Amino acid sequence: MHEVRLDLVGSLQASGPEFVKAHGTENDFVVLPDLDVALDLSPVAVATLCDRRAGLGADGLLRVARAGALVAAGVLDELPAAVAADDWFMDYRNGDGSIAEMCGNGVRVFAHYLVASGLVSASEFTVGTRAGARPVHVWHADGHTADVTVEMGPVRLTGESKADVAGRTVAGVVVDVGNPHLACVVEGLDKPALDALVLPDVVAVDSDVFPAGANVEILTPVHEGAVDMRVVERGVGETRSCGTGIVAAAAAALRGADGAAPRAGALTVRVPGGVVDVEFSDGSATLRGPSRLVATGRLTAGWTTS
Ligand SMILES: N[C@@H](CCC[C@H](N)C(=O)O)C(=O)O
Repeated sequence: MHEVRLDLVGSLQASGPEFVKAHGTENDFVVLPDLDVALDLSPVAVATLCDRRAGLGADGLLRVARAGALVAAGVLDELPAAVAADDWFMDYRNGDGSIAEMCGNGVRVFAHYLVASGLVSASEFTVGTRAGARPVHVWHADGHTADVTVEMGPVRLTGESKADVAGRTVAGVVVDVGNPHLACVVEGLDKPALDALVLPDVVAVDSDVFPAGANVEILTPVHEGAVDMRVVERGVGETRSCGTGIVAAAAAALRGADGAAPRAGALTVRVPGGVVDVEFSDGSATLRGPSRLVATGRLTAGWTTS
């Protein structure tokens, strides 16, 4: 009995990497600092860690490393547009282990982690993503909360498409925010009706329009400068918030008569996990909202298996 206990203590001491559990408007993430890019983030390992029963549970995973180190380790083929080798890079993975180009809530949480951990001491800096560089402004950050604005870059509205959601066919706008979205403004939909929708884990989208799949947002029309939105994320299922989806939804809700993204304008987007503000200027968007660091800990040495 005594020896078994000693073995257990020994094996916990030789345990695996540090993690932080965090969320942005309840879109939750496991943050894994991996400055030497030593971790093998296989899809199975990521999916296991993000599983809400077999793992820590999260919508996605954010590996923290410098962009140059990820290129040297072969995780990235090359530096994405406007990303410097020295920039901190958000290596984002969806909860099913797939890789996505961008995550708007993730960038806020990532910036918060960098400041709270002391890796960055400035309030303005650039976060690298697979969709390119995303400048951030950290208005406030402590060990638990932060308020962060992310420059989300150009938002492109490239057409229209449809999907079957909750027993009806909904029409939406095809939006590129670095990752693909179908943003559906449903005429006559109010918050109680939105809340009552039974959304599936996966929404089938037109594969000719979205060869790599899409995130699907369902939202009310604009009322008093705000909309209510729910989202089914590619590679995750329904989440309580999605930053890129919020920007896509705002672009669809505010689009001009020419069908293009708004050149200027602002919108508050309410999601099940909170409230986020979007502003358009010159066809590019900013996203401002909260981040919360919830817990820190260590994975066990066998964390990559269920
Ligand atoms: N939750 C994210 C989006 C994450 C990526 C998405 N599921 C995809 O596959 O494109 C956000 O806050 O933007």
